[in-house]
Amino acid sequence: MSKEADSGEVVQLRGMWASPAVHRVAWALRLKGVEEDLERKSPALLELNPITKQVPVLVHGGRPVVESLVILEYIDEVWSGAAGAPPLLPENPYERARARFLAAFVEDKSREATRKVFFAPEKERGEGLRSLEEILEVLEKELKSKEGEFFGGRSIGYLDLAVGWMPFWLGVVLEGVLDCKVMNAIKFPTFYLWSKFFLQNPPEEKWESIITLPPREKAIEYFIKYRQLYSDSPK
Ligand SMILES: N[C@@H](CCC(=O)N[C@@H](CS)C(=O)NCC(=O)O)C(=O)O
Repeated sequence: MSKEADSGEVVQLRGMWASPAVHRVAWALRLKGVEEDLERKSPALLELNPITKQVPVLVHGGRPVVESLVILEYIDEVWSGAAGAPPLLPENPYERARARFLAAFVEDKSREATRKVFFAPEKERGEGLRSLEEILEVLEKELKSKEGEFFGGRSIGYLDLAVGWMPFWLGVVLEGVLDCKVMNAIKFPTFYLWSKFFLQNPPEEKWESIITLPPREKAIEYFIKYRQLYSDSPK
């Protein structure tokens, strides 16, 4: 454990249960064996994150860290030797740059495309769906070039955590809410296999307590309401 973890500085994760960006951070903390106090209601969110006003916010020793991908890097640096966990980012600078680039690329492009599909009438979903397929194509190729079953090689790394929301949340918002399928085992076999490993990781004990997910039906209900609420002014 790092000094910070030993010194007992409180780690709090401000978030909400349905948010993929919040789960991404919770997964990273658990991989590092860091105990967090998941604070669901966040009355002080504006004070903690006055710039984007979004969750997740990681509060470590009273200081807020924002933006989930930035938080992953912070966790990796602060708890570098924690719980015997391997580093999240690759050690090789080139590989590190590539993981950062792909995480940022997928994050930007997939958020926009998912939103487009989610709020569009059925006949106008084509463009967004094509963008999502292009992203899955990029990830499929990247995984094929790897030695192990993960983007991080033999263990889960930064890029796995960055794109780890896709199997569950695309399933919920596109299949569950819209009845529209994107994750395709025939078109993207390597990515499909990766998603099974990521969510279930069979050889690893207690995996379900690390890569936790909200209940699927509850999430579908939440996003149906979300869609009704924001369909006039998508967030
Ligand atoms: N880029 C941000 C996105 C976070 C984000 O979209 N948070 C959503 C929940 S998933 C949120 O706080 N929404 C409330 C709002 O935008 O007011 C990150 O990765 O941390």
